[in-house]
Amino acid sequence: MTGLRVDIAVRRGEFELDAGFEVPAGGVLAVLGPNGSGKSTVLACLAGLLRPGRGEVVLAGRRLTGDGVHVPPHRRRVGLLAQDPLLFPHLSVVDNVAFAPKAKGVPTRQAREVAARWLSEVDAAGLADRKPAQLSGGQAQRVAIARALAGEPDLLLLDEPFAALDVDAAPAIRALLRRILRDGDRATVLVTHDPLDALTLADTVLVLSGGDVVERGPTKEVLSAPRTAFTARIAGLNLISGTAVPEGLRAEDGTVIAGMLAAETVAGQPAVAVFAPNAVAVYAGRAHGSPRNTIEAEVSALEPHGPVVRLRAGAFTADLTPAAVADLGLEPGVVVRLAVKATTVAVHPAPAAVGSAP
Ligand SMILES: Nc1ncnc2c1ncn2[C@@H]1O[C@H](COP(=O)(O)OP(=O)(O)OP(=O)(O)O)[C@@H](O)[C@H]1O
Repeated sequence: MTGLRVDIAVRRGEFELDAGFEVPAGGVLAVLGPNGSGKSTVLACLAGLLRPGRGEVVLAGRRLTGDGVHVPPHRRRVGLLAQDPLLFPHLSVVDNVAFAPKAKGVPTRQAREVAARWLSEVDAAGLADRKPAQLSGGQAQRVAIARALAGEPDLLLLDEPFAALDVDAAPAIRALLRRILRDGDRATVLVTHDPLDALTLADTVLVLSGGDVVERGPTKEVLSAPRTAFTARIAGLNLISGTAVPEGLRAEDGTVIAGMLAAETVAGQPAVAVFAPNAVAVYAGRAHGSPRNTIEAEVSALEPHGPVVRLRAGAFTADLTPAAVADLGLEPGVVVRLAVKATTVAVHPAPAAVGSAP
């Protein structure tokens, strides 16, 4: 079989992880979960840094763990991209990237050619002769991506790849990964706290809680119909699926939601419009005509949410101040208009759904 098959149990002190999943070749699985739920433990088992007490890890038909086998990290054909780029400070950028093919025995000159190819793939060809200290955070992360891929891994592990980047650098790296992760037969496992990463990069998600798998399935399904409090919280986003159009998204019911098309969103292709509850303005009463980006819905619930009140109406959530709830006389059953500014709506390509793991 190609791709990755995992069924492992591991104990760390009081903590026990028990997880099974598959990632097909070319597929991307996002692993989500609260702090201490076992995400890093999963990555450590896949990377070969931790030996599970029971179970197996099979990658591209090779048994890495199980039946008395435990292949060491450097022979697994697994690439790791951590939060921090972790480049070798004394090596130039091109030699950092050439390190992986050289470690596999490729002669220096050819390894540099492979490195140059990957640097241009990540739009960093111009940085080849620099030292890591001369790179910005975003540039260093591009180089780290090239280095992780230059070893031609069968499995790429991404550990919160945007966490250490500033907000300006993250979108470009996200777009780069979107482009690169689909190529080839490599399987990818992404650990993230950010539902947007899962929505834009992963076909399927796995949610861990206390070492157990509590949800799994196609990303959009899991995040749009959360079954656990954690998933509901991380998915505390409004999400409308439909088809990308030049001005935003045409929802399945035909309504057009004006929004900002994220990089690589192609009109006519399946897409999702995502916006936060605090980007929604709520007005009492029914709409007159059909004003732009206004949706009419009946309030189904009002719940305290930190300092604000989270209103649920139809498929949407909005955050209001308690004073606004009182002013507008909001209560379950009341019909309201929800308006969302086009500049706060991000339209992303919908990840292609692959079948859920067993
Ligand atoms: N070396 C260790 N020895 C004993 N227990 C450990 C060790 N490393 C982690 N643990 C425990 O294993 C559990 C899972 O930790 P893990 O780091 O996998 O969680 P995580 O989901 O990655 O968390 P975070 O989001 O905070 O990184 C935690 O209860 C943690 O305390």
